Amino acid sequence: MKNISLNIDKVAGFVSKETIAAYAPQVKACIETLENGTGKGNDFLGWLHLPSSITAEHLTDLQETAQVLRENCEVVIVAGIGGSYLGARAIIEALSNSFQWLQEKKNAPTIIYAGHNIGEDYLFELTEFLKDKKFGVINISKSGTTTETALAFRLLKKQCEDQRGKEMAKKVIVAITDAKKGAARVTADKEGYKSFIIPDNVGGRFSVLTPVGLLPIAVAGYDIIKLVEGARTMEALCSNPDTPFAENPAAVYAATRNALYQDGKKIEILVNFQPKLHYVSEWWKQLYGESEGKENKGIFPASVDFSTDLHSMGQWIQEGERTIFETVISVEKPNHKLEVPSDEANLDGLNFLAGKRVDEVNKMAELGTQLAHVDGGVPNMRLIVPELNEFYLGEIIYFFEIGCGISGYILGVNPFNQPGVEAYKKNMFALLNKPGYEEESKAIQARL
Ligand SMILES: O=P(O)(O)OC[C@H]1O[C@H](O)[C@H](O)[C@@H](O)[C@@H]1O
Repeated sequence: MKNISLNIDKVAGFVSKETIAAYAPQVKACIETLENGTGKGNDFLGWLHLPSSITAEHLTDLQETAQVLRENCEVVIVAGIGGSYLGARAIIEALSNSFQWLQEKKNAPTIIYAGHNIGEDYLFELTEFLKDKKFGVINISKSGTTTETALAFRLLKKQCEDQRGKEMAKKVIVAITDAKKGAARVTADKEGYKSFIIPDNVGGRFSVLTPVGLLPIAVAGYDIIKLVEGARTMEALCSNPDTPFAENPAAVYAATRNALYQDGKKIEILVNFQPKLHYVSEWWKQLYGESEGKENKGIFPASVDFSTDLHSMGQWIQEGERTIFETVISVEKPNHKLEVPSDEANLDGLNFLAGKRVDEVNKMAELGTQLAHVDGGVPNMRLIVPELNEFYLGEIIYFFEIGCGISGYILGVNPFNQPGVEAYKKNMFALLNKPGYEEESKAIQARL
């Protein structure tokens, strides 16, 4: 069976293969540091061997819980923010029919996301939509205290209980949170919800292979066993310090992006040519942004969906400031076949494409873009994915996770904390006069 692979040929004109290969000893040392747990943030390494440590019983428990939600709900709300929703959304959207929620016949509950914003209209419209729906909620928060998620859950819990009764609500509300602390844990225990634990040593952005991602993915009807299998395959290959550098795609990825960063490429753009991958990019942005953006350092992770954004951001990428590089997620084989029809009148002049698959056109757009961008001064890496299924998405998850751990250690930061995220929260609580923030409230009012 093929695996995902990384092609860095189109980086060679910017940093040489030798420069990248010279990172090999450092990369090996970083993998050993991860493996031995001797580096910064070593209390958050639970993700490193997570795939191989997931038991069959755990997966069965998740599938059985998913089944309860599938049988009792038309709609399931995944309430969470950041690492507590992006991984699930990335995988579900990558695997779903693009028009899933418009389908009349459904084989799984419609998944809707909440708790990731504080938009009053969003929440109002959601509660309106749910009024005549049999819905359930997966309430996900590692800390159990995140304002956005707690606020949405307060609304959804009440509505679910009012609409479906306390007993049914108990059945269709599931909590995924810390083992002991946080409001989500207190509520789950008090109300008797089924709950799953987010291990202490797995940070939010590395948690997609815990129940945080696995339960919503199973509810949506996707094969979590295959997903974990894919991640295990990459774990075996990429977390082993003895895998030769050139055969470890995560090692090569981490080395290449750091070599480019040293060469002045401060922005990495994750590119896809399949709109279903939009949320894979969103997940990736949190993974790399929160892990590396600290101590006034770090590559800025950006993303585009091509060819859509070639008609908006394409100009900037082709001719703007030369501080960017691209990493393209290139899916080799689409899951469906669609040919361009021939047309006798040929008014649109597209008969030269007649009989070709739409994907052939897409692939030429991809190749043409790569060549144009490289010509324009944009180094280009390609992560080649044989097809979009659970197995390869599992490989992608682990590849990017360990690539991030290695890359953060090369950069010299702690890739597993996110101290900067607290600054806005502190100000918001002070402005809202949250109990316990009296001093901060006074200080912030004086600044306004
Ligand atoms: O799971 P939670 O504790 O609710 O956290 C959700 C998210 O928000 C935090 O502020 C962090 O910046 C993220 O790393 C985290 O994934």
